[in-house]
Amino acid sequence: MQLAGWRHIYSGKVRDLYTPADGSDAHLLVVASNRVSAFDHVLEPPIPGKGALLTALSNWWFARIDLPNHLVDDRAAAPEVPAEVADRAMLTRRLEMHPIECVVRGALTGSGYAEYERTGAVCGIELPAGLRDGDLLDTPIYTPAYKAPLGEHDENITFARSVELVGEDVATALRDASLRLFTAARDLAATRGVVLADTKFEFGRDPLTGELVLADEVLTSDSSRYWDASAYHDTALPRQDRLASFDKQIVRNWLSEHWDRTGEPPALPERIVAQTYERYRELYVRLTGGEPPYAPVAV
Ligand SMILES: CCOC(=O)Cn1cc(-c2ncnc(N)c2C#N)cn1
Repeated sequence: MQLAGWRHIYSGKVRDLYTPADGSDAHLLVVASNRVSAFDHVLEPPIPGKGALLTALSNWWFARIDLPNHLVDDRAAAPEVPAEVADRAMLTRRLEMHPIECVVRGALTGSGYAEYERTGAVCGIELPAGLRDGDLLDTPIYTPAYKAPLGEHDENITFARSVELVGEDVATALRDASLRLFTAARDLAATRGVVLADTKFEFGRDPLTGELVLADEVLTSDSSRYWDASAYHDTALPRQDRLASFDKQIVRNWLSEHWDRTGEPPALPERIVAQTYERYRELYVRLTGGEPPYAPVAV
């Protein structure tokens, strides 16, 4: 997407990165698209309102986190944010990003559970035997990944490896901040009947001040797994309903019934698009207690 005053430099599955077109390098624009991905595929059509809702959720969490973050408050000194993306863009100060995906797990699932099944540990952290997919851990674990080149899968690493990559002081600061932030967010979500199962933070170094800065998106349902607490604790439910990700379960269930996982997935029907937006909206309302900034035309 062309944005006046900005040059597109990278597209992830669901977000796009821009640098100022004038060649200045103090800022970056992170734009959340309405794209939704599942089973490692970007799906069609986009979900109207998703980008704005997740940007608002990220901003809501940033405002409650007592760490410096990359959001730019003083917009006078920065290139203008184009109106067409204003509700789903983050104007940020450019950081020297640490190449570590700071993943914290309060429950064992996904790639963490797969590694546990193979080795009995995750990122070198030995876990008790007999854990099942989705089990809550007694205490959250920090399971970093090395940020692979853009677009490739990240590689789970041990804390010791993260020390080799970024040094003892930064590795320790990343781990301690990530565990502290996860625990606080998990406890807040629990009061809203939501299980925060895991999340991924990214940090960078401010080249001007040298301080550690929280970057990327925070605690959105793209960077985190959120489950409905009442479903999660209803052990009579089948696993896939207990561990249903708040936002993507409708899409995953529909794809499971309409796609054999070969080739490109079929386009989502309008009713699935509308139901999925409603799930994003329900998560936002549950967590924040407010309405999201955008409601697509009801279909
Ligand atoms: C497509 C989106 O990709 C990413 O968000 C990952 N990423 C973040 C940066 C970054 N780089 C310097 N300064 C920043 N403030 C940021 C941020 N956020 C680069 N890639």
